[in-house]
Amino acid sequence: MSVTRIFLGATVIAASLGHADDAPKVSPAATPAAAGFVSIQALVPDIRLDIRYATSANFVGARVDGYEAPRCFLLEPVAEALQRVELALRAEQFRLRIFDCYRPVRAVGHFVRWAGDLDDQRTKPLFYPALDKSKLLGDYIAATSGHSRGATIDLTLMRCESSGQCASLDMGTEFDFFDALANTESPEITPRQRENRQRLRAAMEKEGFRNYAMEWWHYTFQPEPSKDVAYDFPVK
Ligand SMILES: C[C@@H](N)C(=O)N[C@H](C)C(=O)O
Ligand SMILES: [Zn+2]
Repeated sequence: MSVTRIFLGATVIAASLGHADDAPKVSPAATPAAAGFVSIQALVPDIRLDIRYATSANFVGARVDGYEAPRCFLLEPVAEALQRVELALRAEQFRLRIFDCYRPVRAVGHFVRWAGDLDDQRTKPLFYPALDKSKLLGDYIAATSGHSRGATIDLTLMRCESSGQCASLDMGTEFDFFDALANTESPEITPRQRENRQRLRAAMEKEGFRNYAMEWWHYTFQPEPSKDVAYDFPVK
């Protein structure tokens, strides 16, 4: 079933997230199929997934609400574009390593609650050593995230040997390191790290993904197929 037909058939309800004038409509779809999403593994069974929010190895320090399994769902045309990126990279001995895809609205709510709890500083040394926690919401963690609209992905690149062994490229920071060093064009990174970020950006742009300048790992497919509707079905 096409995404357009699903939207026409779906009733959408307003959610009170973010600012009143940009509150997203949240689809009542309860499953990926009902929302027009597919698992990237249906298109590329052996793609490398490292879905951090389904584990406690993330900036919250706990499994995030709405992530019941380490899976990657995207709107179908977005997943197809990502499949093309992966296949082109494989021809050059590179592969993607995916950290996050569709993010349920309830997961974003968990991030917002965590960001507001300034007493909890447990993950500061690893994820935001130089930033005050009160500054994370906005530039580094969105209160209304594009991830919930099914066209945004967090990912990096790996270089692979003919043996099949792959190693992540040095991007200058780890995923979700909230710091100016993570800004894609940071002047503080080495030439090799810049080259690695550019390689990822070139591969993604070729298939219609645009980088978010604050975070080298964050890409959104353009034009967004579901620009005005967010989703909240669980990842499982
Ligand atoms: C939290 C981080 N991985 C991310 O995706 N940040 C952007 C700004 C977002 O939350 O949409
Ligand atoms: Zn992201």
